Amino acid sequence: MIRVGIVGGTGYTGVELLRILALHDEVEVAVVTSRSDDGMRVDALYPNLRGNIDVCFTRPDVDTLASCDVVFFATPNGIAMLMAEQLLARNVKVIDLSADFRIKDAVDWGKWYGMEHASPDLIADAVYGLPEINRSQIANANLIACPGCYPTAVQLGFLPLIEQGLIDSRHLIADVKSGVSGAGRKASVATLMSETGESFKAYASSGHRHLPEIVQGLSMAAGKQVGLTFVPHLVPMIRGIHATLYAPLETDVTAQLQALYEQRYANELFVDVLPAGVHPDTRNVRGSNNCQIAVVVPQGGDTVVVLSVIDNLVKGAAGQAVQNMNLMFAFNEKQGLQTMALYP
Ligand SMILES: NC(=O)C1=CN([C@@H]2O[C@H](COP(=O)(O)OP(=O)(O)OC[C@H]3O[C@@H](n4cnc5c(N)ncnc54)[C@H](OP(=O)(O)O)[C@@H]3O)[C@@H](O)[C@H]2O)C=CC1
Ligand SMILES: CC(=O)N[C@@H](CCC(=O)OP(=O)(O)O)C(=O)O
Repeated sequence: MIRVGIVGGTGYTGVELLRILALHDEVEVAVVTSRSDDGMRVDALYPNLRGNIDVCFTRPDVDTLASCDVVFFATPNGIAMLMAEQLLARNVKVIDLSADFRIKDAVDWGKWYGMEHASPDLIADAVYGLPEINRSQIANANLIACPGCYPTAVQLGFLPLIEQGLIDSRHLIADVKSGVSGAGRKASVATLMSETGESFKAYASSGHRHLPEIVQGLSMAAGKQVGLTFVPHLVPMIRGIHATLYAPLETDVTAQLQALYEQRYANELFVDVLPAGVHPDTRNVRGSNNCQIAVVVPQGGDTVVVLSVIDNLVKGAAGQAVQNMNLMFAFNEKQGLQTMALYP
């Protein structure tokens, strides 16, 4: 058994970590932090955890967290970078769900995230926690930068085409929809049901902070700089991301695309290439760590369309973070993650 700490246990990704880790055979959830609910039993705030999580929230404190083997940061951007170095120095592995260590260029990170990076020297040590491209590096890492929710759906969708050089990677388009839990649990007018229900809109169309992260990942896979237009949308559902991806085909490979996707992900436990003609649906991954993908070339044209769905809180955050932990500690990669989507 390893001892696990969670910084930010009251938020949506924090409670999702708790839901997954409560049923994980190899871990004891030892420390869960919250500044606002310090002292309260975790299962009093989240009664769905009763009988499975037996700790109280404590304030985030390096000495308490240092008693753990691994600490997850489920905190807003800018927090993990203040504490990671001290924990790593005390032999605690760190898995950051926020964006602090995702972008390799600290100056670029500062531009997109609106603050100066507090631990720029650590960025090079962080492994980008997308197991489908970095499995062996993750296994040897002490610091993981978990991908963002949009970047997970978009990169998994484009990767097979990019890696094989089948598309004009200067002209990628990602039209992506997210449920409102992507914005976190903190109260805001924009995520009130009366603001989001019965309506649907794009946001950050001139440049969302996930753009540099997706471009960085896809450019590494392509071996050259890719060009991407990324427009996120907020849709009136709680969980789920649906990415509709477009790219110009360089050659007519339509007949081989289904097999290409099936082969690329044949050994991936959490990427499911759907049979030809089936459309992915966010409800079929809700609560699970799966990414479901379909690939199609409409009307035999020269534009390939990829449809990629995940649950933003699971494969887009907490599930992927636990998948990374399983790899880092040589546990079964599926441990704790074998939940199927609820239906309906
Ligand atoms: N929601 C999603 O779908 C996804 C989120 N992420 C990322 O994961 C991280 C967490 O997101 P989410 O769970 O939605 O956020 P929430 O806003 O729901 O929760 C944030 C948590 O962090 C704690 N917190 C806030 N400020 C601090 C601080 N200064 N020091 C320590 N703890 C703090 C809060 O508790 P308290 O204030 O009581 O201490 C709370 O528990 C973010 O970086 C987000 O970008 C990544 C992928 C998907
Ligand atoms: C629907 C919604 O608001 N989504 C969030 C993205 C979520 C996220 O977690 O982004 P980071 O981890 O990079 O902060 C947003 O667009 O800000």
